[in-house]
Amino acid sequence: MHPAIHLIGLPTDQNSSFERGAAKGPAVIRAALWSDRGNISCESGLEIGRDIELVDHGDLPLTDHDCAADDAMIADAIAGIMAQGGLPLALGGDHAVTFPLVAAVAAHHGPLNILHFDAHPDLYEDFEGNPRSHASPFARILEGGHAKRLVQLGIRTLNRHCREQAARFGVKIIPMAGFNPAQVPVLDGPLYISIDLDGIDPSEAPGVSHPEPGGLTVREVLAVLARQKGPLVGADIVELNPAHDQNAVTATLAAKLLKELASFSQVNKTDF
Ligand SMILES: NC(=[NH2+])NCCC[C@H](N)C(=O)O
Ligand SMILES: [Mn+2]
Ligand SMILES: [Mn+2]
Repeated sequence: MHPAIHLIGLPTDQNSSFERGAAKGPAVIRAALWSDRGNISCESGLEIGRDIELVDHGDLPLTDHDCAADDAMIADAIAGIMAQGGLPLALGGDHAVTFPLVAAVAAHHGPLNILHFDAHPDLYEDFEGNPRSHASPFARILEGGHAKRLVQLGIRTLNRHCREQAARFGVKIIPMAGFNPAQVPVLDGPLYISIDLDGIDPSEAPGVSHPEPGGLTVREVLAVLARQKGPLVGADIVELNPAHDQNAVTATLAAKLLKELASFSQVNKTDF
């Protein structure tokens, strides 16, 4: 039996650096998902609702100023989804949400294989004095023992500190120079996928707070996803900033990735 996809919105950008705006992401991603401009089919031909069960929990009533309280609320919500045998698919919000998300999924499945798409490694010990910064979630995840393996791709802003952090934690970073989807390891389960939309090139994903030229194409992201073995036990799509979007193309991309993650979780995957 394939798991139902449990959608949950996390409208928070309290841990964003440089600028806020990602808290508005969940609402516009849902609007794009159900817009008549498109339809609800995946590239596999599966359709959300007809072939793939989708349970939408709406947005969590996060405080967006009390990080500890919000982390606890996220942990409780994910534990509830896991208890039902569901597959949590979270909509950010900034990337700080991935720490409590991964910790809650790992509490159920044990340490995870994580595939992380991003322009940024998000491995800072702390950023601007904030250890829960959206630039630090993977340092917290690795310190907490929640990952068996972390593979990062799309990374193109790696500074000395984050290179040292990656070496410290044994993170595999696939270089963007000469990138080919076949270079990305095939991960088995329990697999968690985290997509920061700024990992995709700004020409295809302008609606982000930290656009970085020279990113992944959408087609490359889908090619990497198709190669993965799984099973998928959780995922998130984060860092959409609607203030910078153009014709809702980034929101539409987030909705497309939501559908393709849902499809991936159902197609020829062993139960988890
Ligand atoms: N995950 C992020 N968006 N990090 C924000 C970038 C932090 C800092 N400006 C850098 O380029 O390293
Ligand atoms: Mn990023
Ligand atoms: Mn990120």
